[in-house]
Amino acid sequence: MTNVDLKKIEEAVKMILEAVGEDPTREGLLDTPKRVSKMYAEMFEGLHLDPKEYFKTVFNEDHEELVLVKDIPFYSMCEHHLVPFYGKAHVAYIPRDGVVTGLSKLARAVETTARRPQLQERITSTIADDIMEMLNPHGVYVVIEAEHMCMTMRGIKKPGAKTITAVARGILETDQIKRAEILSFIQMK
Ligand SMILES: Nc1nc2c(ncn2[C@@H]2O[C@H](COP(=O)(O)OP(=O)(O)OP(=O)(O)O)[C@@H](O)[C@H]2O)c(=O)[nH]1
Ligand SMILES: [Zn+2]
Repeated sequence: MTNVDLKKIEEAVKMILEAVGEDPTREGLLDTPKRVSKMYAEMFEGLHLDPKEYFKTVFNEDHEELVLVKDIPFYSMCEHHLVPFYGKAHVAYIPRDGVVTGLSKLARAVETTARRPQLQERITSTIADDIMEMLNPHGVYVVIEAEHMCMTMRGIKKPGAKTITAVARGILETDQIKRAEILSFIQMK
């Protein structure tokens, strides 16, 4: 959080409150700019972290078969409206040459990548590309399902509408049978 200008966020929040017709000096709002600045520092901390770093934790294990961590919850902020979108990420890869990473590192990469002003597509492809670059696996398949508050509480107002994005890399780009198997595991309760 060292690179975040908390004072600037506080000033900006005060200005927004004034601009919408609120009184930022009334008791209930006095600490709001400070709270929001700390919240933004947390929600955007991924801007100051490199998710690729997590994949430097690797183990040598002779497993050139599927690894899937599914139902990883995440919260992100739509870069168009700065309102949340949230859902679940499913991350699958097929290791090569005995290079496997810690399971929690897949979830950490999802969290860090999500904690930026984002597009769902970009979160999906960033995770897939980072795994390809760092672990050099046979293939990667990342699937994300999310609900966007900018489509729920404003604008088109369609609560319940879900967006699915999927990115395949390596052999999973062409191996439809393997992709179908991964999707069936994702759907399993
Ligand atoms: N592709 C993509 N679009 C997104 C994402 N999050 C929000 N959007 C869309 O970004 C678009 C921005 O469209 P604009 O027309 O510039 O903004 P707007 O007038 O507020 O759009 P409406 O939401 O249709 O009212 C909207 O269609 C949003 O639904 C995302 O993760 N990926
Ligand atoms: Zn939006």
